[in-house]
Amino acid sequence: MTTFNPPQTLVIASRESALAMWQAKHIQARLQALYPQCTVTILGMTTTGDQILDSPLSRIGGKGLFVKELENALADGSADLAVHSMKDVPMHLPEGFMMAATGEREDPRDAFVSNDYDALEDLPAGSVVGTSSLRRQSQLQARFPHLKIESLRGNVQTRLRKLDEGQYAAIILAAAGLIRLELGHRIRQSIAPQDSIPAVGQGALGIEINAKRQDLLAILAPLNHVDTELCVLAERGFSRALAGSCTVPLGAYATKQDGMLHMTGFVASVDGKQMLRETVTGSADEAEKLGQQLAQQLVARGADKILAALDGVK
Ligand SMILES: NCc1[nH]cc(CCC(=O)O)c1CC(=O)O
Repeated sequence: MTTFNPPQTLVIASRESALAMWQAKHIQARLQALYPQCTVTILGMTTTGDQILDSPLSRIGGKGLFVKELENALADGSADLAVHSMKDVPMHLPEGFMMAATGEREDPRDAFVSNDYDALEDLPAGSVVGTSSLRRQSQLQARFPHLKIESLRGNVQTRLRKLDEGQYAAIILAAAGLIRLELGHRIRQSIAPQDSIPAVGQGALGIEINAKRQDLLAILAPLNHVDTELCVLAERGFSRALAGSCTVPLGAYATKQDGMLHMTGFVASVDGKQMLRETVTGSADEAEKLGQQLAQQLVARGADKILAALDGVK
């Protein structure tokens, strides 16, 4: 089978939130099963993104905040790999780091969670919906301009607690996080991807390494889920072409069938009044290019103007 010697130890760097730890433990168990002689441990770390909870991510600088400390551990050798939600991985990794594998995607949808209502459609005018994602906000406001969106940050448990305390009629969060934490029963409605186009990479896990550690590529290869990898490559190609991050209302979702990728992407104003959407289909061999093509289709219709106008309102 394997023609190389796995190392004696592998250290996984992870954020300390329950979801991050679930993901790290999942990868730990997979590695431990693949390499029973190797000792696989988890190094838990708090990131800046976990500490600053009172500002929307779009104000404090976005995704990089959740991965930088983990990258420091990869750089100084205190960890061999870092496990991330792909959604939190910046579009451009800093020099010296690389993604080594993409884990199979969990449910990619956004989830509607409420104690009083079964579905978004049931919310009366003026209801307060909690989300800090501009992507969710713009798509919600486009469909339901009568709802009021208020900021909601914190880890999954914190967000559920804030809902339960009565500050919101409902909240929207990723189905994947709830399912992984065995909180899937809190989902009242899974929102179809065409109604709330997911974040680039939503539901997928990413494994990052120090680029100097090419020895790890073969060791981590069995964790890669090729179909997920290709879909996420296409989605990230789209976001990168639009200079996207979680600080802009955009999203893209790709699926793969018979070697072909089908992808839908959108760019919107925060209030959802301007909303551009396109779909594209093409060979999975050119995943990233397909994402770029989708971005170009949107730019041809004025997406760059929507994005430029955002700088004033964020
Ligand atoms: N932004 C935080 C974050 N990063 C990944 C997930 C969910 C799990 C995933 O998408 O893989 C979440 C929580 C959420 O958006 O509700």
